[in-house]
Amino acid sequence: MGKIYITGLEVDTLIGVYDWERVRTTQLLLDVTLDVDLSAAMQSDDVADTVDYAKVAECIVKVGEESTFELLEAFGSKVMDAVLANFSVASITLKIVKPKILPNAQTVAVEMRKERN
Ligand SMILES: Nc1nc2c(c(=O)[nH]1)N=C([C@H](O)[C@@H](O)CO)CN2
Repeated sequence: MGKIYITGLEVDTLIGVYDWERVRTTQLLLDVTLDVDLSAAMQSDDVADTVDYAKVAECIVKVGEESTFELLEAFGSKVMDAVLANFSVASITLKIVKPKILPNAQTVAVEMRKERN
């Protein structure tokens, strides 16, 4: 097993509980950690033998474009389901950062994890 990381992935999505958050998209920053078997690619030097992190990032950005959740938790669940459904990963840990949303904090964030059943 190994890990693949994507950090600070910029994802624009319609998200938020309040009316003022639902009139335009908000930029979220996502940190993604994937548990992946890297052994084949370590031998072959072929991207076809691993999880292509560019394709994972593309998949996550698309989920953001297509969703309209209120809570970071619900959005995160959809992102993790999409990654588990489309890529050969054993588990995913996802941290979602929402910058500049509280007047007295730089960021808020939630972190969650799902494993393949
Ligand atoms: N646990 C959470 N708490 C809150 C969320 C959230 O997504 N998860 N969202 C909000 C509002 O949308 C926030 O962006 C502005 O206060 C509040 N609390």
